[in-house]
Amino acid sequence: MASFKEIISTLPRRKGWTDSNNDLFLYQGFWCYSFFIEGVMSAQQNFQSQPSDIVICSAPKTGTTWLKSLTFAIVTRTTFDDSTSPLLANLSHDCVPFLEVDLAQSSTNRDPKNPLLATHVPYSSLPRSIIDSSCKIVYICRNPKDSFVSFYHFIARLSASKDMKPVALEEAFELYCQGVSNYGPYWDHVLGFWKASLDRPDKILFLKYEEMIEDTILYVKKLADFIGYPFSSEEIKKGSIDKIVSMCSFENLSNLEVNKSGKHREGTPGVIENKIYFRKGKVGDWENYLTPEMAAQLDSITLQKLNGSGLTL
Ligand SMILES: Nc1ncnc2c1ncn2[C@@H]1O[C@H](COP(=O)(O)OS(=O)(=O)O)[C@@H](OP(=O)(O)O)[C@H]1O
Repeated sequence: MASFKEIISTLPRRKGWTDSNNDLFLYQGFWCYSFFIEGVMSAQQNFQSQPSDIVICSAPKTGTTWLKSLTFAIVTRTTFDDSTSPLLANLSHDCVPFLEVDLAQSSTNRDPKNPLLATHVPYSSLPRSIIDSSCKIVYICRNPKDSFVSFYHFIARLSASKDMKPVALEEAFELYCQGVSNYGPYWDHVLGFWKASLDRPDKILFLKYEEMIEDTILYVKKLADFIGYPFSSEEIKKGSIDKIVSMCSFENLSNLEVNKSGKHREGTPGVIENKIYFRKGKVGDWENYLTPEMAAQLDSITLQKLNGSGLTL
């Protein structure tokens, strides 16, 4: 049987967002770096979901780090509080295993007390057992203009720490518009989960970054209800939701020592500084980077792609 590497070498490929030899490959309709595709293939073969699992799904740069923190804080709130939480000493990516990296080989090396896992895999490529089991999926999406700008800065900051050069913003923008971004096309990613959430509202909670920024308390409550960890009225009276919201706020997390000077290993290409997961955490920062023409181009792609879906971004 052909190895994963052999299969990947036959896939369509495009230059990635840096000058280094790091192509994106088209696997099952989405673009991805080869390291992650190997993990996805392996997880598709090996991963066995449990009914108690809570799977945090997202395209990159849409609020994953934040959603992982909030969900972890909700699930662990009877064990830890806002002065003892592991989130104060660890990046949330190190509190929630990443399917295509940490769980790709086997689903048995999990902490039985932690029902959370996360993935960037599109809905249609998730391991079958995640779709078929009664586990819950929580998905977050974000406006494509902010998501692109966030992505570009992440690659630029990652490149700076690794002696690579990012492509120019205009070139990355063209690739993004063509759908060529890690786990892209972005719109297909969002639509996959959107349609599935309409078909299976009890299984998939569909969240928007902008709405969560607008009313975080409301969405933390909804999230807790959905994943089966509802806040009691006693907890609400004691301000438990507010404490989680402020512990997981951009201001708090980005100022923790671990997130200012710590490092995190996402597998490839090696160590990543935690601080690059925190940039501004704002809605509408695209205005500072995109020309009106670029913004109009992305808006028009978004309108066209989402046409008839009932979803707006
Ligand atoms: N706590 C909190 N609250 C609000 N926003 C936050 C938070 N933590 C990270 N961020 C912002 O999320 C953006 C990074 O996206 P992801 O976390 O999805 O990145 S990743 O896919 O996990 O690599 C990136 O957005 P930009 O600032 O626009 O680049 C981060 O700053």
